[in-house]
Amino acid sequence: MSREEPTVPEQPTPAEPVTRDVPPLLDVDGLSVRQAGGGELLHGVSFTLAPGERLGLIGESGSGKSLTALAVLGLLPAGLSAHGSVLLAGTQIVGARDRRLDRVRGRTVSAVFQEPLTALDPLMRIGRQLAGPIRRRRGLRGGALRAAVSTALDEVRLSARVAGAYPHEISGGQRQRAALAMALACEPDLLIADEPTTALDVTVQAEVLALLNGLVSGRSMALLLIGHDLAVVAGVTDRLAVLERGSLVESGRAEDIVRAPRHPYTRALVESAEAFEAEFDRLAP
Ligand SMILES: Nc1ncnc2c1ncn2[C@@H]1O[C@H](COP(=O)(O)OP(=O)(O)OP(=O)(O)O)[C@@H](O)[C@H]1O
Repeated sequence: MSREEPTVPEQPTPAEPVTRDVPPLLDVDGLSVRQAGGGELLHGVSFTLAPGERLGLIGESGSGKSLTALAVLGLLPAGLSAHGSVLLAGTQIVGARDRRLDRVRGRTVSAVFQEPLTALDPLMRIGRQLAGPIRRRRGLRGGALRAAVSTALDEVRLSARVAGAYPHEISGGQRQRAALAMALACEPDLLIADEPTTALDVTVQAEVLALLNGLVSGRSMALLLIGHDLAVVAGVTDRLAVLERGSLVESGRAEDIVRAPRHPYTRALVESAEAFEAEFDRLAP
């Protein structure tokens, strides 16, 4: 939804961020993503995120959630270009060169993705991988660095033994915890989590999500949580933004959207989440 031209005219102004008097940490304004051939995949998306706020970005597969995240990180794949404005802690990401992006990534913002192996080096033990960002961010060495690695593992409920393991030697849930520890080791102001639990077993999903929730709120870190499951995302976020085929169709307080969705697409997402819950209750012993 562009600020000049709301897609849903009857909709009231979307809920304001929780914190009104501080500038947004992330200000996405009229963000479009285009293919080299000219086709547009994301159409003028706008939203803001205040420091410490949690925003859920939801929508079906292919609605543009990951492209939004990648554009915010300045990580769009070759052949795709971003247009509009993405201000992250005052730095313009659209059109920025790598040097400027390097200053922002891993300091202001870091990310976890659906597949933790993308973030982990298969040839390096977990402890060494974790030590890299901690050393860079906090300047620790030797025993102090080893202690900080242990603490970082402990925070994501991994035993110190995991430090000596290679990524293929631990489970998918443990790998996602390790990837989360790496993202948090940078002490970013904003964590972007793109479907962080989708590839995990249902029971492990709940554990990792609860962990993510606790760690983000404990650090007053802002969170952009991307997912297709409205019930899951709404449970962890203050506000929701709903994407449909590359356009933002609704945004507001998570509880308001779940209770009274305005846009037909959002209504369908809420109804399908409710139908799933009802089926789950019916099947549960
Ligand atoms: N590199 C690319 N080149 C061309 N089209 C792309 C590229 N990456 C994504 N797309 C297209 O852009 C649209 C949005 O993709 P995106 O990955 O953002 O969706 P998504 O909402 O994250 O979906 P999912 O939940 O399946 O990850 C889709 O139609 C997808 O096919």
